[in-house]
Amino acid sequence: MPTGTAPVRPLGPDSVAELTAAAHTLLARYDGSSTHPGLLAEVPAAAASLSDAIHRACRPVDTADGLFVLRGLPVDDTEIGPTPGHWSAAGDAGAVYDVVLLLLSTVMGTPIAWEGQQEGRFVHNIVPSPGHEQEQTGASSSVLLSPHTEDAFHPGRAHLLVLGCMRNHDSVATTAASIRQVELDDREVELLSRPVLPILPDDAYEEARGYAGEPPAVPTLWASEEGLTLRFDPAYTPLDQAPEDHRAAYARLEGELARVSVAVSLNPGDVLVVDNDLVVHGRVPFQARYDGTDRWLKRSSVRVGGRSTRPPAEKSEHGYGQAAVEAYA
Ligand SMILES: O=C(O)CCC(=O)C(=O)O
Ligand SMILES: [Fe+2]
Repeated sequence: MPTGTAPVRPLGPDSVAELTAAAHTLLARYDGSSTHPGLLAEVPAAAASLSDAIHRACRPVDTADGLFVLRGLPVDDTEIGPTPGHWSAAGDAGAVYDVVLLLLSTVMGTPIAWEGQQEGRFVHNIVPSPGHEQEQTGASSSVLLSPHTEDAFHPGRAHLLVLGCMRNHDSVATTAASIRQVELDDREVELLSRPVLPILPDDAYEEARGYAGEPPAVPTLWASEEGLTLRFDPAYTPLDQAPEDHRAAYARLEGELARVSVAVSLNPGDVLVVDNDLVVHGRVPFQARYDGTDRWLKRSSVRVGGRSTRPPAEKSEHGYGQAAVEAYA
């Protein structure tokens, strides 16, 4: 896997000062709590008043990489405190970065949350947790988190995934592979554009996994007006139910995604923005420390209005009874 030369969009000192000042101002008004509904309600106005430089840095992905890194935010390793041992223990740890992520996400679109995930928070904490080492979720560590579309099972999934790095002493890489860099022949694209297999809810959605409705078959690829897009999560796709030629095309896609995959090792302060319709992401295996110095990411999911990157048929999917909550709705 090549080490990525992800496009970097620097945030200059003025932009950094503006973002952190806006975040501090909001937090000061709401007891330092980044999850306060009052704070959330003020984010859109604060985001709108950020400078053109920040708005420009948050423009849509504009390369075939399907991602970019915003770089320049300072993180004081002491000030942020120890890495929580579990997302539920994070509380307001690193709250300034929660708000900065909300501001950036709101410049790019609308943050979404899931009632059943991390208590409905709009900014998740991604930390390795004891007992979860081998899961296919952000809490795992010792296994490869295989390439996936975020929340692939759901028609309301994010258009953008935003990962802000707080701490990463072992330079553990996030992986990313763009559909715009794979080479498939027309026949393979045609096969994978047919709705043949469902994508089942992942381990992070306990309730959805018990949903009684028939799982809808969905296409893996979609030739949108803007180019090819994908919806891909092999770990939750019952491939054995597909005909042989379909399985072969799927395997080709998997191989191509592995071939073009890059490893992006985030440094503290880096904010990785991944287009969830173009890029599948994952994470390499690592040894968790469980001593307060573990890798720690903040994550937000963003919807972007007016995009035509998904098949219209998605609108009639049941989403396994789950609904994403839009901030500012
Ligand atoms: O840990 C990472 O780098 C990515 C984890 C992940 O898949 C996610 O946060 O959605
Ligand atoms: Fe993910």
